[in-house]
Amino acid sequence: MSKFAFTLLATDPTSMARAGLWETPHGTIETPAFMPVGTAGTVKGLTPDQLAATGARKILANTYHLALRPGPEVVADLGGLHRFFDWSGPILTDSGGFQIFSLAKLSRMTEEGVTFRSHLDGSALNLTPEKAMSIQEFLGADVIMCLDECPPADAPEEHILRAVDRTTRWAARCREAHQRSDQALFGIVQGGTIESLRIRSAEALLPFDFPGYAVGGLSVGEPPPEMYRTLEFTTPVLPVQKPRYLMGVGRPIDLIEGVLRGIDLFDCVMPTRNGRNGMAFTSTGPVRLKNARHLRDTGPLDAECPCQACQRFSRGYLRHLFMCGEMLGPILLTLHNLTFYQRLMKGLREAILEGRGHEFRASQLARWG
Ligand SMILES: Nc1nc2cc3nc(NCCc4ccc(C(=O)O)cc4)[nH]c3cc2c(=O)[nH]1
Ligand SMILES: [Zn+2]
Repeated sequence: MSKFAFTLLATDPTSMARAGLWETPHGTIETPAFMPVGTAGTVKGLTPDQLAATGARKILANTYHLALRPGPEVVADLGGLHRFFDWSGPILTDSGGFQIFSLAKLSRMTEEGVTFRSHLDGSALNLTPEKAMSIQEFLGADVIMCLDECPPADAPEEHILRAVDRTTRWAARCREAHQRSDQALFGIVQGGTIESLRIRSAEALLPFDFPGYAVGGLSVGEPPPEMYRTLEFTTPVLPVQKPRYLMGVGRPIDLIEGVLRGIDLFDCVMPTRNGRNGMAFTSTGPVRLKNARHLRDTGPLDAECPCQACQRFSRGYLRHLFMCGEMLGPILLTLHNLTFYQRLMKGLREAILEGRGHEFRASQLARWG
């Protein structure tokens, strides 16, 4: 019996949406699921108990950040990521390639790997597929990602084709180098928003029989309708009975549109980063708490939300915290936004189990205005 068995419970007759159960060595995940981002080993501002209270079960950490600081061997000596975070649920690590291009300086890519300078101290480093596997094995996440090449959204087709084929060659090297049988290694499909290249990438990765597949190369600046269109011709090429993970996505509407197009797993910094900046997602649409209209607002941030920010405090108080730069503001809004995202995924799962995926989409859009 595989350590990572994925069981489909229902497929929505009105869309490509699926509801499932995904077993991992650190517990079973109900899909579709949203993974909060804990880049450097913490979901910023929250204790593990607060994070669990949002409904999150699985979290994402970043190889790039942890490899630079404190280093993979240190995390291993401290007991591995689950002990380090004190998180008993599943953890996924991204392989680092994407973060190098978005954060590091002077990054250069060759067939061997990526050389770059640390954004912390400028030291020269290089990341190869083999090193990305070794680092992620030291870190000890349940799900790890191949090292891939994610081109910018506006890259010419020739560049995207080269990135697809290099991603495939690197996937082979990752598959070869990966040792730990208690970790699931996911392949990452590239191809921009070009149907022939997406199919080329997905079909080249199928023979590796990865336990799950990620759709990379999106949420890099392309218009949302282009992302949705790309999913429509990409997910059907991926195995029905394996989890599909859309990287770096997204806004609440993107989660709904992604689920309706066959995606099971998501991660995004949006709920946590926007929360820290005073922007809340609510049942009736986004709320910018620093707006003067909330000065004397005695009501809850979101009347339908069970989280501490909504149950215990007024909008006026939350706004006050942000106006004073008090650390409790970002903490409470991070709690709220992650609770909102988890409740949205729960509602989606229930709608799929009842065969009303499109109706759920219409009802949410009507309320968000
Ligand atoms: N290995 C790998 N990792 C990826 C991570 C990604 N993350 C994104 N998008 C994140 C976009 C993003 C960035 C910032 C904010 C915010 O500040 O709110 C929101 C979304 N696209 C991504 C694509 C890849 C990819 O192909 N390969
Ligand atoms: Zn709330």
